[in-house]
Amino acid sequence: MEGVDHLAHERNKAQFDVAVMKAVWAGSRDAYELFHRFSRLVANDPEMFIPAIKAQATEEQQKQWLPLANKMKIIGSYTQTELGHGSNVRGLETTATFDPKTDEFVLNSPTLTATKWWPGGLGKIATHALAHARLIIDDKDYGVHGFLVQLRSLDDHLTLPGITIGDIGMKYGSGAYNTMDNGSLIFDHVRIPRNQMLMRLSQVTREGKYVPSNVPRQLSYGTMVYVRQKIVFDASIALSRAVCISTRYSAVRRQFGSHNGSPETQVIDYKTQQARLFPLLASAYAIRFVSEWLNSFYKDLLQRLEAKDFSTLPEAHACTAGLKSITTSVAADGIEECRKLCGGHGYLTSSGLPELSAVYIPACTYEGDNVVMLLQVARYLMKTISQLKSGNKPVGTTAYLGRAEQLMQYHSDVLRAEDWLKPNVVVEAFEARAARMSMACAQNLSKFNNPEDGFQELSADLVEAATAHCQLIIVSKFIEKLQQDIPGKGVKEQLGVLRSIYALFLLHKHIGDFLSTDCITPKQGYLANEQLRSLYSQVRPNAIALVDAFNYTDHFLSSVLGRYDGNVYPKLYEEAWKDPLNDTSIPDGFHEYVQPMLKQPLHHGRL
Ligand SMILES: CCCCCCCCCCCCCCCCCCCC(=O)SCCNC(=O)CCNC(=O)[C@H](O)C(C)(C)COP(=O)(O)OP(=O)(O)OC[C@H]1O[C@@H](n2cnc3c(N)ncnc32)[C@H](O)[C@@H]1OP(=O)(O)O
Ligand SMILES: Cc1cc2nc3c(=O)[nH]c(=O)nc-3n(C[C@H](O)[C@H](O)[C@H](O)COP(=O)(O)OP(=O)(O)OC[C@H]3O[C@@H](n4cnc5c(N)ncnc54)[C@H](O)[C@@H]3O)c2cc1C
Repeated sequence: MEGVDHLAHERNKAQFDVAVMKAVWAGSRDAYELFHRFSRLVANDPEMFIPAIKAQATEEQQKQWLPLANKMKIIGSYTQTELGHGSNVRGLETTATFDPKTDEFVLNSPTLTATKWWPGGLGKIATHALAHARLIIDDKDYGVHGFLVQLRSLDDHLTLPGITIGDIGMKYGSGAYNTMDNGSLIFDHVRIPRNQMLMRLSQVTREGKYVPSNVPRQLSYGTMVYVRQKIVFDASIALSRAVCISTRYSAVRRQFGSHNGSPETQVIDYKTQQARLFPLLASAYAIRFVSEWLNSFYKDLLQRLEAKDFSTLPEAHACTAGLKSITTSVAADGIEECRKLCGGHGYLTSSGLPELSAVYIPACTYEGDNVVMLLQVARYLMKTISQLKSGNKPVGTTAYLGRAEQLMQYHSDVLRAEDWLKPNVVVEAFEARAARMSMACAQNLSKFNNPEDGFQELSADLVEAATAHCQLIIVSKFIEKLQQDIPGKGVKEQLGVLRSIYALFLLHKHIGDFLSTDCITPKQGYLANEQLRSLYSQVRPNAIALVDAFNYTDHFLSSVLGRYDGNVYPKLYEEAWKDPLNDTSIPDGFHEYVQPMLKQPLHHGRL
């Protein structure tokens, strides 16, 4: 019935202050503010074009271009990836050749694979590209740099001479990502003034002299680092949306279990449903808190860079790359799991889940393929370990590697299931697992004469070690979050339950790592799983309140299964009747194609 809260009985079970939990979830960033930025991003991508100008342009160039971009007088596309190269930025083929006679760069796409391919906004709407091209001076290749290139007339939006642009076509499913005009671009000797090379980091003089950057060349990758840390926040939103839908529906849906006319069982009360759903609920909170930490770490990096302090740049790269990889994989897989948790109705477009999945899953690829990103983390871990011998004391997220010797002797002292509720017990186990996996890789790498050959040969193990490292970061940041002063009845206790679920679910899922590195015994692994089951029972009465705390409107969720009032069945039916197919009783084509078959005379008793 309209106006009735079919989930009121669930909301009344909450054992914590939901208003405070809403504030904890919203944290320091207004999700809706970012949503509006994101929705503008899906239509365009000022989220990259503008930061890239800020990161790579001189003050003078910023004064010229930022006002135009901020006021949407020009629409920019971050144009880096090509048909032949995406992950390997240093392999990009587009060229920008300096012509000293005219003080210009000539942009050209020398091969088909040099075609720019995928950049958002490029296909139909962007008027300008921040094009990444190989700087060529006097036949010498100085590597990939950024160039501002006008693509279309600001009068009639037609493409300019030498510019061939198109949309790359439909993408995965009918998802909303098809509202994004990811495009292709071929340059045919397009001339731009020398001052349209972004010259904050390195310069080309009027005489054609290359002035190399006096800061780490990787700062030219800064925009990718910026977006990766935002993508971690986005992962918490995408996953929490799916978890909200599937949790509310799991409380509404009843199946089996009726005795003597009693109501059937709510599927949220099945232990298998809880074992699939509650770790995702915990993961949404875990990713949110690590995204808050990562954002503050990134802001600290920016301040340091202003002061030419590059000390945390390697760690910032490793953390943004690794956490982007882990959190987008968890979110993408989690959204699909949430669809399955909703049974058949989860496959309906009106559930909101197919669309959410179709739009979200490229996050595992864009801004850095997730495996390539974890390999970057692995490089950082191996380098950190190699420097231990020279007395280098790791700090920050790799500080535990400074205690590697001690961690190699670690054995969990868990005796009872409840011992796994102690944060220090959990962190020690995760540190030991991560340290032993990385140390084992380093040990194996040392057997190779050529470190690069070794890295390639061991890359699958290195990815697993990098994953263990990133999961340790997320567990640690969840624990640190709860060391903060969090007011409100029952709020910290509930977050503590979610923190333990997150950690023990990971331990259970990766039990092979913990056993093969001899960090814990099978019995201790068994006790962790026992504790996990008990934790699910503690979350159960709070599940609806915990997803209410995401504070998403029905409009934002756009899901008949995830409605706040739980009034699912009437709305499912109502939504179905909006389908144009139901405008008529007899479907188009029936009379032409189906009826003749039905009217066919029987021959010898057979059609
Ligand atoms: C309520 C609802 C709210 C809604 C919320 C919305 C939130 C906001 C929106 C968030 C969502 C955003 C949506 C985005 C939309 C799509 C956008 C997609 C755009 C793109 O995809 S742009 C193109 C991205 N492309 C890539 O990522 C390419 C990946 N490849 C690379 O980065 C590099 O090629 C790679 C792999 C790092 C290798 O680089 P290379 O130069 O070859 O370096 P080496 O591996 O040799 O390493 C050498 C050395 O450099 C260090 N290094 C490498 N990269 C960096 C870096 N970035 N920073 C610092 N240091 C770096 C590396 O560690 C090595 O160091 P050593 O010490 O070992 O020498
Ligand atoms: C929706 C969407 C939006 C995008 N928007 C933009 C944009 O706005 N601007 C832009 O410039 N680009 C954009 N891109 C491109 C995107 O950044 C690239 O697709 C991404 O960086 C992955 O690179 P790739 O396609 O070359 O993948 P590849 O690197 O070709 O990956 C293919 C396979 O090779 C593996 N692989 C690659 N290298 C290694 C290695 N060294 N070791 C082990 N395995 C390896 C990968 O793990 C993967 O399994 C977008 C892409 C998508 C899907």
